[in-house]
Amino acid sequence: MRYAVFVTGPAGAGKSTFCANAVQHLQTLKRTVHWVNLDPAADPNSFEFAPTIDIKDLISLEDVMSELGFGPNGGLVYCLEYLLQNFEWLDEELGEYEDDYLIVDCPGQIELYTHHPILPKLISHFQQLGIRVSATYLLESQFMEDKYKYFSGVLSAMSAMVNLEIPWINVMSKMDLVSTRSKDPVSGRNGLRTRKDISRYLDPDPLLMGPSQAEGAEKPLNKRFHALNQAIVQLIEENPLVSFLPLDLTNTDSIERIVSHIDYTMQYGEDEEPKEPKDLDDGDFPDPE
Ligand SMILES: Nc1nc2c(ncn2[C@@H]2O[C@H](COP(=O)(O)OP(=O)(O)OP(=O)(O)O)[C@@H](O)[C@H]2O)c(=O)[nH]1
Repeated sequence: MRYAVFVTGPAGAGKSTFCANAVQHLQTLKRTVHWVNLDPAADPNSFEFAPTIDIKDLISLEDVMSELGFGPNGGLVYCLEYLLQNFEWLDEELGEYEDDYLIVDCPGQIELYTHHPILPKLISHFQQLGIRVSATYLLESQFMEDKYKYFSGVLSAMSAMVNLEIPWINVMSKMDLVSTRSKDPVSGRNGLRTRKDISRYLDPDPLLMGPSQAEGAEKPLNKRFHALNQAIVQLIEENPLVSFLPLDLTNTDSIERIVSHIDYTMQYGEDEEPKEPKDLDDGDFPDPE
């Protein structure tokens, strides 16, 4: 069985950094793991090590922009559509290994996850190749600094989950930066956030949408804005699809925890049966002295 984790999320969420850390962690677990770069705009100098499979070997955003005159967003869509038309390249790159774990680093354009058909088509191709898939959606902890930005992040995660319809986890990345933040936007308190403050963001508390102490609870909201907030609160309450696992790369237990959640969503290793002695080749045993 082969496995592929699509690492998704907005630009700068920490996807490539997470991929590099996940690859290193899986290597320490002695898994055969490959990093697949699907971002045709990725700067090779920013990679900690070279990806095994790189869309830039097929097509790069730079070439599309200079040769076809596309802008960055149109060019990115063109590159990914080109990939869809050249699955034979991808199939050859993916090879036919049996126990591989692919970490697929996706581009940061949010529209790819929320409504574009490109990623669902690509994922469906992986599934047709017999690869078990899941997705990880990263939102950076900076989103917790502004509650409206945070809820737009929650809604985009929800929309991506609905668009892709595959096993999924959400991750709040860059948690190492949280303790250095000076102010909680909800309580208005200065100083470090408490664990309770943070947990309201990891498991979205719809009440965060209400006016904060800092704003003054008595401050009247614009009526239409208030109605929209209420509708969003209701949507999140009635569809509690999104919760976030915290990722702090300064803590090795944190990446281990995320990887074990990904394993769980893909049921990693469930089909592998323990080898009976009769199944082992002679070569599996050391020669008797
Ligand atoms: N403090 C901190 N910085 C991080 C972490 N992860 C990534 N960064 C930084 O955030 C920036 C963006 O990280 P990337 O891994 O390139 O993010 P990305 O989501 O792949 O970015 P795009 O490919 O542009 O969408 C870089 O400067 C990283 O060094 C983290 O866990 N903690």
